[in-house]
Amino acid sequence: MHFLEPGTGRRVESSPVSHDLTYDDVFMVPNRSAVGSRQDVDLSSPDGSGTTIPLVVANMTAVAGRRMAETVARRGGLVVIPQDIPIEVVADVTAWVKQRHHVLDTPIVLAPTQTVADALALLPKRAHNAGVVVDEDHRPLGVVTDADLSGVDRFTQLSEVMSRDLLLVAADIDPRAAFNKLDAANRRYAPAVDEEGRLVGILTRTGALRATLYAPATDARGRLRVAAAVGINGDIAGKAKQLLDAGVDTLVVDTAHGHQESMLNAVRAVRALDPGVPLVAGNVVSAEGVRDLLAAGADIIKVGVGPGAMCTTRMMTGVGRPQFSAVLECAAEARLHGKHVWADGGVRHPRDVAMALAAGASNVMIGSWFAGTYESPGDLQQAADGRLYKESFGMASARAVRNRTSEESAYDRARKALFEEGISTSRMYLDPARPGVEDLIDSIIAGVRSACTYAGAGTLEEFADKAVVGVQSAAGYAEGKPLHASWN
Ligand SMILES: NC(=O)C1=CN([C@@H]2O[C@H](COP(=O)(O)OP(=O)(O)OC[C@H]3O[C@@H](n4cnc5c(N)ncnc54)[C@H](OP(=O)(O)O)[C@@H]3O)[C@@H](O)[C@H]2O)C=CC1
Ligand SMILES: Nc1nc2c(ncn2[C@@H]2O[C@H](COP(=O)(O)O)[C@@H](O)[C@H]2O)c(=O)[nH]1
Ligand SMILES: [K+]
Repeated sequence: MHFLEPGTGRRVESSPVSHDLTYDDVFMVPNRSAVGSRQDVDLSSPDGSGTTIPLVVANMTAVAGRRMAETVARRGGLVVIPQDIPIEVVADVTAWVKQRHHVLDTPIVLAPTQTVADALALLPKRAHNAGVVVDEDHRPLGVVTDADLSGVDRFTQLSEVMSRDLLLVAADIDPRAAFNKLDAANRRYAPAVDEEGRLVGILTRTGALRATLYAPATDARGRLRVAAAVGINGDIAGKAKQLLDAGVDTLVVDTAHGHQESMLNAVRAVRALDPGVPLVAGNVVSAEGVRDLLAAGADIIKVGVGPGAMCTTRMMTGVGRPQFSAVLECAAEARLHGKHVWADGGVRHPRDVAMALAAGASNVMIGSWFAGTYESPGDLQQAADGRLYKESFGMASARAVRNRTSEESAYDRARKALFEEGISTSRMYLDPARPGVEDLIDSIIAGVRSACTYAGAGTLEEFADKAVVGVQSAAGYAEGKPLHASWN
C-alpha cells in the first residue's frame, strides 16, 4: 500500500499526516486496472485459515453460534465460537457444522400434527422464512410460511394450513439449473430431496445463485470449517486440546490485552500442543505486540483495541489505537515474518473491510453488525415502532462477565464485575433490505470485489500491494455518503 501525497498526487511510503488514522479518515484512489471483471477477483486468504472471502465472524456470544457458523462457512467465511461456550457445546456445534450441506440450507422440519404456534416460534430462525412439513419417513408433505400462519388460531395443526403445492428439487441438482427452475416456476424456494424422496435441505433462489458465486470454506475432508476461541485463564492447554479433539479448524487465543505475559505463556502452551491448525492470538495494536506473539508461536495476530461497537475500553481507559493505523503497522510487521493479521472491530460499512484489506489484513472480523441478522443466536424481538432487532452485548460487559464467571466465588465475581469494558445491551436492528447475514455478505463482498478492481488487483495480496490511500477530512468522508432525501 502507498499513501497519496495531498496536492501532488505522488505515491509515498509514509502517511502524509502525523496522527493515527481510522477507517473513516482514509479513502482509496483508482489505479489503472487489467482485471476485466469484478467476478475475476480471487478473495481467498493467504493466511491458512481456508477462507475464500476475507470475513471472520467475531467470537461474541450475541453473534457467533451454530447457525451463523454454517451459513457463513457455506459462503467462504469463518465463524469463531466464543470462549464462553462450554466445550461440550462447542464440540456439538463443530460436529453439526461439519455435517452441513455445501449448497442446501438446513431446513426447519415440522410434523403435520405440530401447531401454528410451533411453526411461528421457529420461522424467524431462518432468513428464508419457511418450514417444511414432513411425514414419518421424512418426505415433504407441504410447506408453511408467515402468510399461511397469519390470521389462523395458534393451536391449528399444520396439516390444515400448509401449502401442499410443492416444487421439489433433487438434493444434488446443479445450482444454476436449480436457479433457472425456481425462476421459471416463480418460486422463492424449494425443498430438496434425496433419491428416496426424503428431505435433505432447502434451496432458495438466492441460495442457488450464491452457490454459483461463492466457494465454501472447507477442511481437508471437504467439510465446512469452524473456529473456536479460548481465553487466558484456567487450563488453557487442556481446553485447547479438547477443542482440537472436537475438530475445530482454527484456534483463537483471545484476551483484551494481548501483549501481556500471561497471554504469551498461553500462546506458548497451545503451540506446544503442535495444534496442526492455524493459531490466532490477540488483541494487540503495535509492532512489538505482533513480534512477541509471533515469537510465542502464533500464526495470525488479531489487531484492534477499542474499535468494537460494543466496546468501552477507550472511554474507560484512554487505551487503544485508531484501527487503520493499527492494522497497517501490525500487518507490516507480520509480513516481515511471513505471517498475517486479522483486523478486528469497528467495521460498519463494506468500505471499512476494503480499507482493512488495503492496510494488509488477511481477514477482517465483524461482530456487532452481524448481530442484527436472522442467523445470530439471539431471539428476534420487535420494537414499539415495528422494527425487528436482536440484542447485542460486549464480551467484557457486565452481562458477559456475569455468565463467564458463574462458577467462581462471590468475591471473585464481584471483583471482576468492576472491570466492565463493554456494553450490556444494545439493539441491533435488522436491515429490512438485508435481514440475513448472507445479504450483508453479498453487499460487503460486492464492495470488496469492486475495490480490488479499482486498485487493479486480482488477489488480496495484490490489493494490499497496489492500494493507494489518501487521508480525508470529515467533509471529504461526508461527501461520499449517499443522499436519501433532497438537500432542503
Ligand atoms: N478488542 C478489544 O478492544 C477488547 C476485547 N475484549 C474482549 O472481551 C473478552 C474478554 O476479555 P478479557 O477482559 O481479557 O477477559 P479474560 O477472561 O480473557 O481474562 C483476562 C485476564 O487478563 C488479566 N488482565 C490483565 N490486564 C488486563 C486488562 N487490561 N484487561 C483485561 N484483562 C487483563 C485479567 O486479570 P484481572 O482480572 O485480575 O485483571 C485476566 O486474568 C474477549 O473476547 C476480548 O476479546 C475486551 C476488551 C477490549
Ligand atoms: N472492549 C471491548 N471489546 C469488545 C467487547 N466485545 C467484543 N469486543 C471486541 O469487538 C470486536 C468486534 O467488533 P465489532 O465492531 O464488529 O462489534 C470483537 O472481536 C472484540 O475484539 C467488549 O465487551 N469490550
Ligand atoms: K468503541
